[in-house]
Amino acid sequence: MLTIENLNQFYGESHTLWDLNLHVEEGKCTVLMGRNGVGKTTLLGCIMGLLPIKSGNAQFMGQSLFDYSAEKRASMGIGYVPQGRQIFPAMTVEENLQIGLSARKDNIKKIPDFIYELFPVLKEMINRRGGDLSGGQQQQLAIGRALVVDPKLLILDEPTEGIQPNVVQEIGDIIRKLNQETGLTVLLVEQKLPFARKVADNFCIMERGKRVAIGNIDDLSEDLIKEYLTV
Ligand SMILES: Nc1ncnc2c1ncn2[C@@H]1O[C@H](COP(=O)(O)OP(=O)(O)OP(=O)(O)O)[C@@H](O)[C@H]1O
Repeated sequence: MLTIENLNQFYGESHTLWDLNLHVEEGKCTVLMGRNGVGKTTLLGCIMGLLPIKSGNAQFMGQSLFDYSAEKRASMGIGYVPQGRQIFPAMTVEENLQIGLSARKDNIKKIPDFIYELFPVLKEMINRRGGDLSGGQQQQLAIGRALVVDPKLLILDEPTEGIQPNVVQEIGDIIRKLNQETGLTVLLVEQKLPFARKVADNFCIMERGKRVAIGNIDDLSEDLIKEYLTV
């Protein structure tokens, strides 16, 4: 579904992503792992068109992704839940969700019912300000906003960061459900190993801007964990 080849990215003089390759298989959940600062968020920023790249190719559903603007990439069917959620605190839950609607190709102005079925708490809090929600509720709002576009690929950057354990479990269940029951392809950055093992089919590990290991999540060995993931 998404294939990235030989991606190079710089922040000024600083070479951050090095000839990076990534393959996200259709219908699967792929987890991108690696210690802090290895370039995971930067890679997602390049995929979403939020960061300029130096060189590389990306194919998304048969189209050359890097030729399109960030807005166009969203409407091509990529939903993005950024690190830190980035919801609008002064806007209501409903207004936050409506922002996602602007990227839809079909001009639908109503928030699809399945969003509220998936996240009943958003329905309960529809008129509350985003800033009044708990961290877990804000995360659900950020995922809901990304789903409003009806994406084919959902990208999440550390969805469990700073969230209470019971809500982490709930978010894991929702990602798994979306992936397995609706066939939504998922790419997620995650540091928590148990969570990654629970939701993902495949892993990709990065180290200093390079891809160092890929495989089936069941084959994520203690050696790899020790070498690339433990702090
Ligand atoms: N806007 C920026 N300008 C300059 N350097 C940056 C910028 N953003 C990130 N970096 C640097 O690029 C490298 C990769 O950062 P990135 O945030 O992509 O890593 P990460 O793997 O997502 O880390 P984390 O798990 O902490 O989010 C780091 O060395 C970081 O300091």
